[in-house]
Amino acid sequence: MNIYLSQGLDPLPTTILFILPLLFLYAIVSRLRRKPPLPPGPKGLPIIGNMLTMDQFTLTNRGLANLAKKYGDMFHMKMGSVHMVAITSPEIAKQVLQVQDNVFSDRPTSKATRYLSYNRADLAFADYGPFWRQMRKLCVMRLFSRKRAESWNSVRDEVESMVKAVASNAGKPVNIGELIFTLTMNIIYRAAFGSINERKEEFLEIIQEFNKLFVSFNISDFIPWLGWFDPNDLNNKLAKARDSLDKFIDKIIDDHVQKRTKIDGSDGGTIHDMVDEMLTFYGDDEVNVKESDDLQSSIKLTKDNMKAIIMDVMFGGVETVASIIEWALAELIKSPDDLKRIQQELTEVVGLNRQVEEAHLEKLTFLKCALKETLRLHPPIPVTHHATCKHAEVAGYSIPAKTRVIINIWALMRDPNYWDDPETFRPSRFLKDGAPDFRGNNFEFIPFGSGRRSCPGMNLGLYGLEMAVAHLLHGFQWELPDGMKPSELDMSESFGLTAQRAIRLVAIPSPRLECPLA
Ligand code: HEM
Repeated sequence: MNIYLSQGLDPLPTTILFILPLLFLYAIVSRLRRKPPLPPGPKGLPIIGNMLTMDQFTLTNRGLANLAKKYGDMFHMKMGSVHMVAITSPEIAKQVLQVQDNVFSDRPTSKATRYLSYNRADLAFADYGPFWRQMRKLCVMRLFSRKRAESWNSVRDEVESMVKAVASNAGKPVNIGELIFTLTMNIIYRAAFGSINERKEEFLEIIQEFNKLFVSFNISDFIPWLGWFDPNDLNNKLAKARDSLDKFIDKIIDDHVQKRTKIDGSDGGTIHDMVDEMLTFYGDDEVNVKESDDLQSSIKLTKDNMKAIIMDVMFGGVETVASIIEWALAELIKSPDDLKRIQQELTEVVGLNRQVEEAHLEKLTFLKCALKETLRLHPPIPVTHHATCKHAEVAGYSIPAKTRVIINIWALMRDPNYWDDPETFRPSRFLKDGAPDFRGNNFEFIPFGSGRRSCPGMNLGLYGLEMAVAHLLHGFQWELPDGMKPSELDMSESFGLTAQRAIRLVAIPSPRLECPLA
């Protein structure tokens, strides 16, 4: 017999009374535990997501800034099965690069970057973790350190050679863009390999091919089950490119080993360049990295590691510095009053009877302001790419694990909430008390990034930038060719991974100093 009936109870209301609070509790708990929504963004199609609307322009700094106007400072897109989030405001950049940087410090990968970085055997493409930390220490404490005087010497020597080349072309149009690319290529080539040799051209070709392949579109990066589909013969091209690099660097490494052995008869000779430095960590087996501050005992590098790190140095250090030097000269030629003020400062600090030396740089306040303003308007890496290692929540939205996070540093350095008249080149804004600094704590001004993945080559890059611009402005007066007025100078930028000038800067130098330059 039914127990309720036997006790004279009405079964239904009692059951409801018992279950209802439980249901209510469950609803509250599950609501509390439910993940917030994804950030707003353009609606996509099944399987391909937003791929159809993403052309080459959309994923550039300007394309993403346009989308941000419609969808907000943090918006979401989907490329195949890959979540992508783009960030445009300093506040959200701070969340991602500082407050929650333990979650946002991985790097997204692609078939090309995995293959060309020897399966992420480097610093720039490695995920955040113990291996990355030791690579970072190796770069910061050894390869890019101020203590490696040879790298800084190569900046000075190569700037001097460039000044001589300009002086011997006085009165004629000089392609400044090409001149400066040669300068930064020579600086980094010498810092990495010790000397400029006849193989530089071969290396340049390899780098150019890598550059193309890094940005090549590959459908299986977004829809993995289409991995067999290779319409552009990418697999072949990747294998060829890596083979050329293998041949090139194997020979350089062998030459260095031989040279070191010749110098003192043992394998521990003098360290001249980055390859010598890395050879002190060389072990021919597996990559072997333990976490410790004693680098020498905790890192063993393979040849693949060394090759991948050399590519980081080349990609990190050549085009970035060349691009910002060229933009600085273009902005100053276009802004004659600022140029005059810098040259006046150079005359006072350095004098017209000698060239700039390292000790002068600290005193060149207005020149430094102009370089900061150039970094604000033309960051060489306009968007940086991070990835999440697990699910995160930012500004009330969900960011799934393995999301590609694009930080549009170009756009946030033009945010009108932080900058007066943000589109105008105005170096004097950095003279004001409390003007932001680029070391990574003012999120409206982060040309070198911020936090764990920020640029480890910043000091070397800044040294090259300051030395080159100071020498070119102190040594010469500059005029545009064919009677072009400064206001007519084309300032458009190319679309791509780096925000270079679309049209190379060409100008005519005339000597400014009383001492000989050539
Ligand atoms: C004006 C010059 C330079 C600028 C503006 C610049 C800017 C940057 C930026 C924005 C990042 C990415 C930060 C992020 O992902 O959040 C970066 C990373 C990096 N840069 Fe630079 N850079 C410059 C020069 C250099 C130089 C000279 C080198 C090496 C010789 C270098 C090597 C690297 C490397 C290896 C990384 C990857 C770091 C990592 O993933 O942990 N950079 N740089």
